Amino acid sequence: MPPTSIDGVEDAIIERGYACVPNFLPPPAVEALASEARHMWEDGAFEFARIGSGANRQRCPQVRSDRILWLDTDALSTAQHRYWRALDELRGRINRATMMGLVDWEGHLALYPPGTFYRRHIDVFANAAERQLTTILYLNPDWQSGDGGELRLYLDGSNREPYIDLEPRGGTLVTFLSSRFYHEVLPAHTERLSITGWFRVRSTRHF
Ligand SMILES: O=C(O)CCC(=O)C(=O)O
Ligand SMILES: [Fe+2]
Repeated sequence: MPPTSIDGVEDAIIERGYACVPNFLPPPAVEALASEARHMWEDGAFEFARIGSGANRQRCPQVRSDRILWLDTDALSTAQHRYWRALDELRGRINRATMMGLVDWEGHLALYPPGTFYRRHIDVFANAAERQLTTILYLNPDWQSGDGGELRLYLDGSNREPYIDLEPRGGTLVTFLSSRFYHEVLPAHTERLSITGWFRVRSTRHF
């Protein structure tokens, strides 16, 4: 897949539903996010990721074995805030081009220790569709082929071929329509860091 420049993101979303933008943030900004995240990891701030929503949330290590730390968007660090500002600009750009009505963003740090993965899934919960657009920023400046942890994106709305494998290289942003694409994180062979999040619309929850 050809990488998209930041100026081409809206068109890529409209035309194919996803975009992969290398160098969304410059290396020093990525380094700052990564080193902060590692400190928080060492402080034990991450938790085992769970799946499902509400009362159904549970740990399910055969499905996903990463560790996460939710970001409090009212108390971001300087480095996190810089990323948040870049996302907010992206949100405005996408709203103007698509009328998606994205109002806010929620997200978490994710750390995949060696051997961990996230099996094939779709990001939108059955009873709530606030999550419209998934965003993932990778924080692995030294990622090389053989390190594993590629994001496999299934392209035709099913969970079979065709798919593309996207490399989790530091500074790359991947974004896609949350309800359209099955995807999975292939087993990481070295520690893999990222910030996963979702642009949301106003609540559409139904009971
Ligand atoms: O880190 C990635 O590449 C994808 C993570 C993901 O699919 C998720 O957290 O829902
Ligand atoms: Fe996902």
